[in-house]
Amino acid sequence: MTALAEIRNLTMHYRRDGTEVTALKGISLDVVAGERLAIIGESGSGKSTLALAIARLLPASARVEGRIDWFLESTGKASAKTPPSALPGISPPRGEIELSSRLSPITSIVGRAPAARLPISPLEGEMSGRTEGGVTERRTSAIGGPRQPLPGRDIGFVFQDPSASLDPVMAVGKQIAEVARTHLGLDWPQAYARAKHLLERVRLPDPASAIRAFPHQLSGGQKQRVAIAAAIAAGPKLLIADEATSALDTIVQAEIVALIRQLVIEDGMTLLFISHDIALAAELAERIAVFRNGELVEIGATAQIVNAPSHAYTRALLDAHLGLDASPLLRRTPA
Ligand SMILES: Nc1ncnc2c1ncn2[C@@H]1O[C@H](COP(=O)(O)OP(=O)(O)OP(=O)(O)O)[C@@H](O)[C@H]1O
Ligand code: NI
Repeated sequence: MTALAEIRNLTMHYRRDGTEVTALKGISLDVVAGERLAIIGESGSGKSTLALAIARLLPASARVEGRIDWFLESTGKASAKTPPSALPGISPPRGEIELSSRLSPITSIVGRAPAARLPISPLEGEMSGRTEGGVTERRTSAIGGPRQPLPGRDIGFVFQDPSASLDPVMAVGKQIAEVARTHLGLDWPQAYARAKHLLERVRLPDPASAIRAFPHQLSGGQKQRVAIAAAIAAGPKLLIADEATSALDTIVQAEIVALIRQLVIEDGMTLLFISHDIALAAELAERIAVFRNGELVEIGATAQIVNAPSHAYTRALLDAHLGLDASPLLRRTPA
């Protein structure tokens, strides 16, 4: 198992009305390359904050401690297709630092050689005992080594409300093509060809005409398919779906979950699936992390979390769900 990202002792505070809200408390977990990892927990438990921290999209006022180490190959799928001119006129190392300071105070330290990536557990032990008297590592600049992820190129993001992530006055084909153009350095005809192919892959009916459709001409589920196409247009390593199906009715929800699973497997992506719905998470994920009040309550293989949770809170989540709709969970229970 190779880590795509190692999150260590991540603590995150928002400032609101002069007071600080601690949204994440000392989170340490690995996102394993190629896995489907679900983050579950009730409203306000810090799920979205974790996703934003990983994608480095936190508001500038957010205060971050801890670190996220990335293990992206410098000659990955997306970057291999990316001529230097497609990057915004800067070399990747400078881009990393600029991006970090512009989008969020979190900067990650990536200095270990690829060969040093595998043995993660000794480091974890070392880190957990290392408080360093509250020393904040967030000001440390990225220092050499593999590159930092670029949102849009290395990380695709799908949110709950597709209307919020789609431009209402731009044809959906152009919105997808623009992602491919920006991050893959394609010209417009190439980018449109890719957009059309992506609309086929997300199974939008009649992709040839859908490419010219505007978001308001599509249903909620169709808009979410477009948002997914845009999110994967640059061939990201990591797809983050934050309550991506929560606004959809049950049947469409199941279709979108199946679509996400298929695309993730076909493209060899890593998936971070954020949901308050443990049954939905269990349908899709290989591992589940349970959050509560900004803390990681437990993390484990889906079958273990669902069938033999070690924490009372997880059991309560399961019980609450069993009362509502037991079938998806019961299907997973071994006979
Ligand atoms: N921009 C913000 N400014 C101030 N506080 C925030 C901000 N965003 C989130 N919070 C607070 O941080 C905590 C964690 O919120 P977060 O959105 O990460 O939870 P969540 O698990 O994603 O919840 P939900 O299921 O409702 O989406 C909450 O207490 C929330 O009120
Ligand atoms: Ni959220």
